[in-house]
Amino acid sequence: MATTDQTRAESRPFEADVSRLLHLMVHSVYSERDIFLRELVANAADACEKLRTLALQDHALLGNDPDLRITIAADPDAKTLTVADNGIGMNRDDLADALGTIARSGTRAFLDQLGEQGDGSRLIGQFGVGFYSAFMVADRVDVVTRKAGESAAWRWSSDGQGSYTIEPAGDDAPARGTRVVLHLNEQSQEFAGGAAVERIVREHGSAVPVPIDLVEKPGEAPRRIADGAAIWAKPKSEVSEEDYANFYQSVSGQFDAPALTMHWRAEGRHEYSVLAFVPSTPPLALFDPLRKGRMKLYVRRIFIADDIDLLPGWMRFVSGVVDSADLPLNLSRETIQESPILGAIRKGVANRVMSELEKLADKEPERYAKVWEAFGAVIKEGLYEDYERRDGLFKLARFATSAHPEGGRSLAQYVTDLRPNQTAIWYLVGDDAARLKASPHLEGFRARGVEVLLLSDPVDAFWVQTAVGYEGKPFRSVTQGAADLDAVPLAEGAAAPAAEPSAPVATVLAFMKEKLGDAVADVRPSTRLAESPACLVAAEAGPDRGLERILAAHGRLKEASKPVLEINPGHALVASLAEHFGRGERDAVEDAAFLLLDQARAADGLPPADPAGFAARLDRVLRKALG
Ligand SMILES: Nc1ncnc2c1ncn2[C@@H]1O[C@H](COP(=O)(O)OP(=O)(O)OP(=O)(O)O)[C@@H](O)[C@H]1O
Repeated sequence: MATTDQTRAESRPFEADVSRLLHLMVHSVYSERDIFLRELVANAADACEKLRTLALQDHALLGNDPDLRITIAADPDAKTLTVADNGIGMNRDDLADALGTIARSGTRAFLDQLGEQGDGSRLIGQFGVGFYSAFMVADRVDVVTRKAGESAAWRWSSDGQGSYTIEPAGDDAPARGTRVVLHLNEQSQEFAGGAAVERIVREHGSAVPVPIDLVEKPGEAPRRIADGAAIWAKPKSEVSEEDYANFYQSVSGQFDAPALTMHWRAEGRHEYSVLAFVPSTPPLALFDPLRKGRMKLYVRRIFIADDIDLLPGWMRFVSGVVDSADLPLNLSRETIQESPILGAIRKGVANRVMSELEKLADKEPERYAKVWEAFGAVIKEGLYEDYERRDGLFKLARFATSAHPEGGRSLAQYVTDLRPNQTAIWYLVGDDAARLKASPHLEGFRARGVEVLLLSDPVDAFWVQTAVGYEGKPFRSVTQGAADLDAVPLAEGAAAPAAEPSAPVATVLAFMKEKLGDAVADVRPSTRLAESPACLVAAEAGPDRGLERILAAHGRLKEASKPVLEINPGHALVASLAEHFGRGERDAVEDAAFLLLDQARAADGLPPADPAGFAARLDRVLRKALG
């Protein structure tokens, strides 16, 4: 580890991930090279905001230069572009930590994706390997910096080829803050001109809360090209769609347009402004449990933190800013987290986001459908975790069902279309949407016109277990216990399922149960099947089978409970088995019993329980059938 009293120049290798990233940056062609400037401006703005926050405790840090700003200077002759700030700056250790490593979760996965994609500009912006994107346009980058309150200044320099140097900086170092000098490569000379810089700042950087000055040529006076006014503090009427879109891109790191923009000011007991967005495409690593939220907390325009939980976990796709007028500025992060004011803000913001989503669902169902498509799987986590908002979430949820496999059904629609005597909301859980649609479990429900929710997101198996019901109707799994469908009248044209099994069928079922032994809890006649001969269900008190499989996949299930094999007593195959059994062909019926069990497992997406036994039985049956 370097220490600040080292004064000699030192060359160090980049961490392996950084080298790999730089290699990709230098050797791939990225269409959106402009983002390098957005990233450098964002870093400079962060540095200014960090200093502004520290200066609240220690005003001396601002010295005689209290106006925080970013200065971008072009030099067409020297072919350089410089981004400077008078923010917090870095000392030697900071430099080595910040500009030699990538301290972010998911880096490896990101690099793999980046390597596979022809054009990874969008990924880069989202992942926030910000600084390193400078090497898309520069063949050497110098960072000269002095930390606020310290006397030493440092120069970091690299050509992006595997190592960097750090040495004490000369007299030209900034009095405070950081200067990043890009020595532009052959293909990037346009960025040494003021026009290109101004265009990019307008497109990507105009919303940063620090003013930006441009120096077009050495010796020219700086000209202000962005005012640094906080967009969220402006009245709605003064903000254009374009401003919103730019700001959205800068807070979310995304390149799409927001699907929903929410801008309001809360007054009353607590005063705060919120500008928040729902993206139109899912952000990278949405399901990464370590993913940082994208909501920034400000107090009276001063940046406080971007990693405080301002929204419930299931709203983690929302990005934006909350600016409180009431939180004291001098609180530590821990005290802020626990402050009752923040508690009230959290609740207010989450409720408002929720009601905005409800409004969109009501008024503009097509736009809402897109939001659901992108984030439904995350929103459903709320059904499990966010008990307080569960009723509202039931209004937001949309489902694929047996009657509407294309999706988009609300629970309100489901209960409006309940069949006579239908007392439950039926569902089928699994991990594969296509298989759910084709499941034999649905046959008896179809015959009676009963709609079944098809739940194929991992979180589904969890919330259905804890949800009491919707409008007085409990949720019930079609794979659990005996489906009491008898009271629901048959749909028009549907054949009546076999009533009681005949005596020979009952006898063969008893034989099958004896032979299947430990593999099943029971073998019994079914009323839920129409076309298929058999299916597996959970015993009456047993857990849902889909849930069991998901728990097993996460290593959270010690022992699976035994399933019940349900047999369709009206099926021709079953009738024929009864006949063969009557003729004493016990071995053939035993083979059939095991094959039916494996067939039912296959319909649930499971492999045969005993592959060798399965192969031997299938072989015997095929030989016999083929003579
Ligand atoms: N102008 C600057 N002033 C002070 N520190 C800086 C500056 N630029 C970069 N840094 C430091 O370098 C680190 C790495 O920057 P980089 O842009 O690669 O990622 P990041 O800013 O941390 O991530 P994100 O882009 O997601 O916010 C920053 O966290 C910061 O500590």
